[in-house]
Amino acid sequence: MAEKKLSGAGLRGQSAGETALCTVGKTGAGLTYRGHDIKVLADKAQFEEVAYLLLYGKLPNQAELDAYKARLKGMRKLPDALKTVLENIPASAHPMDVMRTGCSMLGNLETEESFEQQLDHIDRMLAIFPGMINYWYNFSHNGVRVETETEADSIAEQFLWTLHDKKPEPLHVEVMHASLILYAEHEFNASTFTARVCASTLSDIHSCVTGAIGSLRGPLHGGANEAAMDMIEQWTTADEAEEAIMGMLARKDKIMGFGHAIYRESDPRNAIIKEWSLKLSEETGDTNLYAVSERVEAVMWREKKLFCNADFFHASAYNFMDIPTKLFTPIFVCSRVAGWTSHVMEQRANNRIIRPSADYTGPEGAEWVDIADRS
Ligand SMILES: CC(=O)SCCNC(=O)CCNC(=O)[C@H](O)C(C)(C)COP(=O)(O)OP(=O)(O)OC[C@H]1O[C@@H](n2cnc3c(N)ncnc32)[C@H](O)[C@@H]1OP(=O)(O)O
Ligand SMILES: O=C([O-])CC(=O)C(=O)O
Repeated sequence: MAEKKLSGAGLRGQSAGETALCTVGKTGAGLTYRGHDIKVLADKAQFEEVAYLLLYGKLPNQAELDAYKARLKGMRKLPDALKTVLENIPASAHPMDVMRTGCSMLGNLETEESFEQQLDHIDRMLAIFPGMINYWYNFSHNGVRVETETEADSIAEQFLWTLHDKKPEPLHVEVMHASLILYAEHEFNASTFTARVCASTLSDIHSCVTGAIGSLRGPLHGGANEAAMDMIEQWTTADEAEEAIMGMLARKDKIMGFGHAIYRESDPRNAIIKEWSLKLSEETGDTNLYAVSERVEAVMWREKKLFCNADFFHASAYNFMDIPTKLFTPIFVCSRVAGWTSHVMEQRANNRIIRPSADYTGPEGAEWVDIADRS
């Protein structure tokens, strides 16, 4: 993969620290977690293996994986006080705001008192987040108090099970494992950097994750998967999509799900989720959403040399699994919490408060004017 010229605003191209967790856009694999190629992980691993790799530093053996999954399974119960908070959030709220509030409330109920407890709190967040968002979703939208202590074998299955209140199809669970793995970690992206900045003040783990959720919410970052869905579902044929995209490009609109701050020619996660999207499209008998998505991809490359990032084909893939669009970005949270918290631990292990400088552009020597004399 060619190097992208990285300079200019947005701290682009400047190293803001060291990490042993991830490489993004390096020649060769393009994306690795602790040295493991994302393609291999997405093909062979379960999400829990990847979370363990990031958090505990190595791939688990079978006994370790079994024990880890059992531990997470035992941590799914929502505290009553959290349920009460969730039940008071209206259906009109954005689910990312629900995630933010839910995470923050958890921090009130189960406060991290010492960094020695960090892994317990991290595992708890991994275990509880899927049920937490779906408890709110089902209560606010359907009046149903969904059971979060399910028999689901994994976080992937738990998300779909608590959303639809039934055991999901094995194919969908497989897709969710791959999706959660693809989203788990991405070096110093905006939300992870938020978490690290917060961690650098020696703040608690729930504050770090709550801040990161807020950063991920925006459409230039994690929110792009639902923005992409809102866009592609408007079009019923590939030709219609092409015409609309040409118009958007002429108006210099941003096309959500395309481009990347670091990658230049492709995002290695795209080919993987695109393949799953195709499989799901065939499984569901879809005749337009996948074709529309492929055409948008082709037009964007032809016209602008812009490529799909991780978010674009996630939109159709999630849609094929009957996941409501507004829950797309919360799924990203359920996954990226592994990456964020690995970075928090890394920051804490070798900390100096993150405090860059700014180039001042304001006035010099401003004079005091008494309030009565101000215009
Ligand atoms: C999981 C993730 O978070 S992946 C990112 C998800 N975000 C999106 O999909 C939102 C759409 N994409 C974007 O807004 C951008 O590509 C970002 C935010 C991801 C990266 O931003 P930058 O690093 O500033 O982009 P970059 O420097 O490559 O932009 C180069 C040019 O391409 C344009 N461009 C970049 N992406 C897009 C896009 N999706 N649609 C239209 N034009 C674009 C830029 O406006 C810029 O044009 P200019 O030079 O005339 O100003
Ligand atoms: O790295 C970035 O800037 C955004 C991204 O793709 C991610 O966080 O997965």
